[in-house]
Amino acid sequence: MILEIKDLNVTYNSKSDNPNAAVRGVSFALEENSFSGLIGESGSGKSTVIMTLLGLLPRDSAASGEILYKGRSILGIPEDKMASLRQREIALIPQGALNSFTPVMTIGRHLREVLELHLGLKGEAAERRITELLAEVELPPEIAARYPHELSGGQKQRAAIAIALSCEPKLILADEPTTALDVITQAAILRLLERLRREKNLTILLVTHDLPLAASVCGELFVMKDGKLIESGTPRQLIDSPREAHTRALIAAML
Ligand SMILES: Nc1ncnc2c1ncn2[C@@H]1O[C@H](COP(=O)(O)OP(=O)(O)OP(=O)(O)O)[C@@H](O)[C@H]1O
Repeated sequence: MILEIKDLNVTYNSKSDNPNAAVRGVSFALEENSFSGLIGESGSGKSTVIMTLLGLLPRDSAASGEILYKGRSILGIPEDKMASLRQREIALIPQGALNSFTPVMTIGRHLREVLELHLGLKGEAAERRITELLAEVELPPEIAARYPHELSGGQKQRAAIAIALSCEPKLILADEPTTALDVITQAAILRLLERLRREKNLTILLVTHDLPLAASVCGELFVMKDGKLIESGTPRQLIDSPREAHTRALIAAML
């Protein structure tokens, strides 16, 4: 297992009069090189799980339980250690990546800044790596000279994936990476992630409210509701014999 989450509890505003227990007793594990889906409606706690994994919870929140990355406990480790893990091991494709580019910076400059900041790459070496990264996400090298508004939604999402890949992570957390894209582009982005998983030996956790979408690419699905993990299994198991009414409702969207 590359990642094991055991009995995770996360509470926002933990010291206030109205704490919000956003994640309650969640346990699941990811096998190395797997493509899994964390599914649930809006507010079910999916983003909270991944923000906890990345050590990016707000200060006034409290988390308990255990998170093991490659067997090492990472919940609550010091920020400098977590920051290096975020750069080198676990990468996030953030929700709303399509809008996360600075409008006045070309895609090449975005990539250049990330490569210099995290890897100390500059000049020719950085330019070579940018061309390589763009090719990995099936974008032509000319894209580097373009501004975000000069890219289609699908191209922007590919550029966001290139940024996530820049430090050669092992685990990718993809938070709603295809929302706001048309279905054909959605499918192309998922195919790209799947190819990258195979070729680069990545582990991918797809976070989405869209069970049919996740079922089309994931080997295993974890279904959350109201902060709890209510069901897990292969897409076939969940579709053929869902145990929970909520899972059935999510599946109904497929028909
Ligand atoms: N920074 C925060 N401070 C306080 N409460 C928060 C914060 N972020 C999320 N919450 C609350 O935690 C609960 C879970 O939210 P979360 O964003 O994890 O759900 P989600 O399943 O990822 O939803 P979505 O698909 O809409 O992103 C919700 O009740 C939400 O209002």
